[in-house]
Amino acid sequence: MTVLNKIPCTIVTGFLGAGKTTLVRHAIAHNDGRRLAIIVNEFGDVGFDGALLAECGVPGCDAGSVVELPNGCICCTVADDFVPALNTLLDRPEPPEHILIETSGLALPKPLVQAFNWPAIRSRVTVDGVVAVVDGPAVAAGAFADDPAALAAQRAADASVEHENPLEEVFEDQLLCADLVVLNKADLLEAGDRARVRAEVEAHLPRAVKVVETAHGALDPRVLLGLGAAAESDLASRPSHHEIEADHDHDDFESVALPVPPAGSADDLAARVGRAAEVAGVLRIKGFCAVRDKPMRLVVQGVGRRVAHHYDRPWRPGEHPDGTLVVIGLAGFDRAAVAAALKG
Ligand SMILES: Nc1nc2c(ncn2[C@@H]2O[C@H](COP(=O)(O)OP(=O)(O)OP(=O)(O)O)[C@@H](O)[C@H]2O)c(=O)[nH]1
Repeated sequence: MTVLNKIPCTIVTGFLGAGKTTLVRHAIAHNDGRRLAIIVNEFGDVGFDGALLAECGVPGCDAGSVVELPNGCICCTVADDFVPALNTLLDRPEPPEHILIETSGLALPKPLVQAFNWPAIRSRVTVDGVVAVVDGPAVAAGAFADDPAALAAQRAADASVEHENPLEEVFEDQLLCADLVVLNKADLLEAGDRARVRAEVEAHLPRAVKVVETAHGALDPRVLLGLGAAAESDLASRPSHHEIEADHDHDDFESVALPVPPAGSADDLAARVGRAAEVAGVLRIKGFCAVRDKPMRLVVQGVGRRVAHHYDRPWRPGEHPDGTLVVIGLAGFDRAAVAAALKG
């Protein structure tokens, strides 16, 4: 079959907790009837974002339109996971009109863009745009900044060291590939920090790329979708730290899924998560939990040291009201300390 029109795909990248799922959900809720499909990738092997999207109650956002790819980074499992998932969507009797791909917060977007040149898919899809979601307050707090003094000390000890801050490297790779930058969490940015954060983001951009500010990912889908970048044909203008590594890995980071028994109250649980978030190297805590005598499921979201929670839906008949939190951090973070903090 000759495919005349390629189906546009938008790659949503951005560091852990920047607001990718929030942006995708907003786009689905405000999409003008276009048939969308969503591919969601998680770093850990417990799916959370996919469940959150599939059950968010927004029309068009259901299990049928959300494909979850947990267990690793999409950029490393392109052949095994991503291409087959994409082909399955394209082979549907009514294929999607636009596909949103939410990468894990640690994924490097360029290998994914490169995959669109694979013979198996290149005649059927195109990368409409790479959208990098940036956590404004995290940039303001210097989370991704290189520390030249620390780097010099590390290089003195080990000449092969290129970067002392793996967060900076991932953050930069995501910006280097972007066709649009969404500077999110503007509601949490001090007025005085706005220009500084924007300047820092722009300093990482290799070419003229639009930067838009948002709160809660509230971006008009007409801005988000339809960029027409054909990014897979424009790889040369998207440099990457990992250009020369045929097979990069993510061993600067690791994740663990910890069971959490029902808590006495949501606030008690949030306080425990807050203490776990203070353990050195912890970057992200997220999952579903149970509160005793509450029939509702509690969504827990920790980004850096900020913890939020809300009840999203009743526990279903037969569902065991128990919790699991996924904790992602720098390799070697103290899992026992995190588990102890969560236990209370
Ligand atoms: N105050 C504020 N909170 C936000 C905003 N955007 C997202 N959040 C919150 O930040 C947390 C993380 O948001 P997500 O959308 O799950 O972030 P993500 O990038 O998908 O996270 P990962 O997939 O784990 O990398 C949630 O608690 C969101 O409600 C925003 O603009 N302002």
